[in-house]
Amino acid sequence: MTKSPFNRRLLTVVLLVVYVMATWLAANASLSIQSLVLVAGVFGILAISLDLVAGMLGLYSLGQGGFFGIGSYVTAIAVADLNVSPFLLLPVVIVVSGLCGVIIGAMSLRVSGLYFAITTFIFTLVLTVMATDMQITGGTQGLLGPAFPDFPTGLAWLGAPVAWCILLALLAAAALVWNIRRSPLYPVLLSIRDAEPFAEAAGVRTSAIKIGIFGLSAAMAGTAGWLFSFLGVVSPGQFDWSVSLNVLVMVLVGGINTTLGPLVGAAFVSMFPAVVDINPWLEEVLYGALSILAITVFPEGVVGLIRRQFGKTVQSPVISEDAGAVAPSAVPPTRATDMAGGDIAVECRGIEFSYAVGPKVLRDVNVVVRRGHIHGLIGPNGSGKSTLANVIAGRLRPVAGAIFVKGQQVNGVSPSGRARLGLRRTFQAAQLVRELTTSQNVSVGLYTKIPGIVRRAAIWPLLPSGQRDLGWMTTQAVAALQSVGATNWTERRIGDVPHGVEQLTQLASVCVAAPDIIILDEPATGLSSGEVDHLARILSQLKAQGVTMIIIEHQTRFLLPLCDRVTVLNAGEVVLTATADEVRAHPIVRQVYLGE
Ligand SMILES: Nc1ncnc2c1ncn2[C@@H]1O[C@H](COP(=O)(O)OP(=O)(O)OP(=O)(O)O)[C@@H](O)[C@H]1O
Repeated sequence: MTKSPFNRRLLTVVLLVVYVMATWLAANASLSIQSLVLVAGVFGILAISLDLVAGMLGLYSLGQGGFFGIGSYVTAIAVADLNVSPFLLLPVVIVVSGLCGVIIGAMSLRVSGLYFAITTFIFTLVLTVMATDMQITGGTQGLLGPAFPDFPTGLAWLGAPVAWCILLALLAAAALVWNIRRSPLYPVLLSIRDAEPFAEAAGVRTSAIKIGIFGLSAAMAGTAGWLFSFLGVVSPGQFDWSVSLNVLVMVLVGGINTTLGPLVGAAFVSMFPAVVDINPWLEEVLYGALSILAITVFPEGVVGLIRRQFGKTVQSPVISEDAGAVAPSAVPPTRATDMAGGDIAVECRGIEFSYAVGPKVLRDVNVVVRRGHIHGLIGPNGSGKSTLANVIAGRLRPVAGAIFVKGQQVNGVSPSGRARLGLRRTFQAAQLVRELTTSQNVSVGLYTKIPGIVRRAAIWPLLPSGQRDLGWMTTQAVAALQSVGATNWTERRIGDVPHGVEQLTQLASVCVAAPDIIILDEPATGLSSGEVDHLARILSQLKAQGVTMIIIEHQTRFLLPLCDRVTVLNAGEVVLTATADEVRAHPIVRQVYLGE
């Protein structure tokens, strides 16, 4: 495993001591230093809120400035006009900004990448224009923010209460993301970011999680706005698009997808103008040059760079050439319970499918897969095998026909819903998270087995049940990897393992959930002959445990001996469904597919 060189406990204690001292100093410092530290603190929360979605989900939001503005204005207006206590207002601000995040997220998450960034950018732009034009927001001049309530007289020695409040909120925000990183939700979020089909196939409701996390990020940005309103004037210039962009620079400079990186970036960006006291034009040029340099030369940011410098290099385990050619000890216990739907595990009735562009890819496809069988799917390139697998797994919707899984019509059921029914799959091109270890990837397959992963993530390390569940998941993931023969690779990152181990990791991530039905799309592609034999043994063991399998494969010498039934597809049509011997003997198959 890539172990941190730091003693984590010691680091936590040191950071806490530094934190309390810094807070006390800030709360008792001169007004200019105080305002510098507090603005950096508020922007630290904002940067953490962006890193939550950009670092863990790959959603580069330019809407953080907008949510920040909502928090600031709601507080400034409500305290001034309605004379509401700021503390009573805080939950309102969290709910309002969080709801705005959920709405914007639900709308803009239909698109991704650049389009997502532009949609959220437009949201911030519209809010800035509205705040500039409306009377209630004070136009371009803005509004004077409320004063922060004083400490009781006995606690006056602590200094400025707003300083304690801001730095406490910063600590809470950092603790929240730290906890998420130590929960089983973290690999799930990274799998949504890097391999969404893999996450869906593991039963993760990816859209709901993305919208929920975006709402949480917006609520954090709104809270930063609430705090910011106590620091002086609230005006449109303080949350326009350039603020969103600056927050992104903070995250990138400090280190994306790290807990401390956004804080380091926020301190750098907020304090730079005060520390580098030169001609403003030169200062802008220097700031821009330093930011570009940092992002291009050290794309992992300051914290990532420090980690790389002090990180321990992991030695490759010494293994034989045939990475997977280790006899499987025991394939993880599969469910193989009585299935609804009687003897039939999967049925395709009259399936028709065509992509948005092009002719029909599947034509009146009828396939019946019996319970406990290995059902092969063969055919020449482009005959529609992967398309049919995607239709059965729910990634593609047929234009006509019906799919039944364990007797239940599943046409309207999402891929994650089908996974929850006990149907799991692997992909032709492995869909895994390269920066996670093999066992972390496999643990994503256990998502549906542990209740409340999302709900408990923010406080996971504090919960005794959290530690217990995490321990169980790790044990199961390692056992699943061992059972497929990838024992030597349990702590290696996917980016560092050979292709054969990737295939075994995919298989382990499926087996670990003890499914009833598995679809394997070209599992033997790229494997050495030893690994192919090893794979055949694993699949035979799974069959012995009652698991139904649909296997797409070009290597008929590997596939046919395993199969109970084989369907031959050609140009989107079923040519024949028969036993392996009948398929081998069929004249068309012999001529076209077996090359005889
Ligand atoms: N996303 C897509 N958009 C449009 N056409 C597609 C898309 N994916 C596949 N096709 C087309 O659909 C047909 C069936 O493709 P599919 O990948 O299902 O075949 P296959 O039998 O799995 O092929 P292979 O053995 O090479 O993987 C092909 O003509 C292919 O070009």
